[in-house]
Amino acid sequence: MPTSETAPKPTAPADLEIKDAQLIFNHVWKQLVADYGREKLRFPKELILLGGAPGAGKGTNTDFIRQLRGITAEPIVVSALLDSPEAQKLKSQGGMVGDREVVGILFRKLLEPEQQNGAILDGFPRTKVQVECLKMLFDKMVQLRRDFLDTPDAANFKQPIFHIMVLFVDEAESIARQLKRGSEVLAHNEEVRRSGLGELWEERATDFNPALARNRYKVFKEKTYDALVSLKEIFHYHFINAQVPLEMVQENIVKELEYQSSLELDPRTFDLLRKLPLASEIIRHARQDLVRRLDSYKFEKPELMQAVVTFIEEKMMPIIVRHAISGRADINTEDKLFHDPEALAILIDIFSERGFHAKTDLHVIEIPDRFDLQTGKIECRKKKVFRLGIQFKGSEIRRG
Ligand SMILES: Nc1ncnc2c1ncn2[C@@H]1O[C@H](COP(=O)(O)OP(=O)(O)O)[C@@H](O)[C@H]1O
Repeated sequence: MPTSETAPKPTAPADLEIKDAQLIFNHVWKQLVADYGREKLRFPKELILLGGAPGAGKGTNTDFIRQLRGITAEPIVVSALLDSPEAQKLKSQGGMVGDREVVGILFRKLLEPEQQNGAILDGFPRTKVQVECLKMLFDKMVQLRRDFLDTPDAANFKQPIFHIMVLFVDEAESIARQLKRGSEVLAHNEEVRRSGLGELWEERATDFNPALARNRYKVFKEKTYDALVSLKEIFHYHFINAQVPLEMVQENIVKELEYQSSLELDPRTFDLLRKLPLASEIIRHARQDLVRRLDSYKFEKPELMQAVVTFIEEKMMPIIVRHAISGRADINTEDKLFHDPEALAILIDIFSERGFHAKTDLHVIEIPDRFDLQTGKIECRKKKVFRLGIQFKGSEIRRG
């Protein structure tokens, strides 16, 4: 019988938050099932969670992202959702709009028919509990998909795709942009009041006061940012440098969404694959790497490099020039220079730098050398033949 009388381990705050999240989620989910019925719990097939520092350009870029993804629904701005009559009523009754209310109101919004082909969420998740609820929603959606897979309702339960997109700017830029927005809003509203035309824009206190703007950034960095990053391993995660001019920010967004748009992979499958570099990434660095390698050969192995250059110049170039029309020359050599594998690496890099594609292949031929009369055994010597294949864009000959 165990005699240990150790006190129960205190529950870490993180565990408590997860437990809380489970309670909150289960409560909300039960209510949804009761109100809608399971077969009507049709959430958007794609969910883009747009996060970012205040002033990073979330508002500025949402329409662009919607267009890019063919999302027709208006973005769901969570802070505005909490101004809804439902939430207002709660507040006026003295209730707090806590995680449970936020999650409940949001999930109901996501079930509206216009959100079906995709939704953009601005300002969610903000807290750890909301993060956990989001993960649980994803799991429930996967479960629903499985349950309805062989039913006539299958088309309503697609593989869910969640994207986390974080637009990032540093503190100074965030404050500057918040204040810039403040003065734009002020100018706009003055004009509306003067002319009586147009609608007034929201004037946020933080957009007029540098200390408040700084504080908003701090809250973002300490709370929201961590919440978003914690989802990095689970959902498609896009970190966008938004500190650059708008066209470049949008280029970054296109690039980030491009790859996955053609592949509707489960994020977990995607996570497994994402470790492998994309061809486009390799290309981006290839030129710099090549230059670095060539320079290091020149300084660290000057003789070897010189020997390879001389070989190319004297033995290979005359043949390559003769094949300028086809753009293809195959050259065999037994030169001992290439017994050093580094010489082959240098050769490939030199050709790449000069705009050729070079490949090498070692062919070992056994040549009978001696015949032992007593044993009858044939002794062979190995002959190494290096096959060097050079390809380049040949000259095009026009006929007729
Ligand atoms: N890439 C950018 N370069 C310069 N200014 C920008 C850029 N993106 C947005 N802005 C400006 O920054 C201010 C805040 O942008 P906004 O989209 O409202 O930010 P958020 O919604 O992320 O708080 C606006 O005045 C906007 O015109």
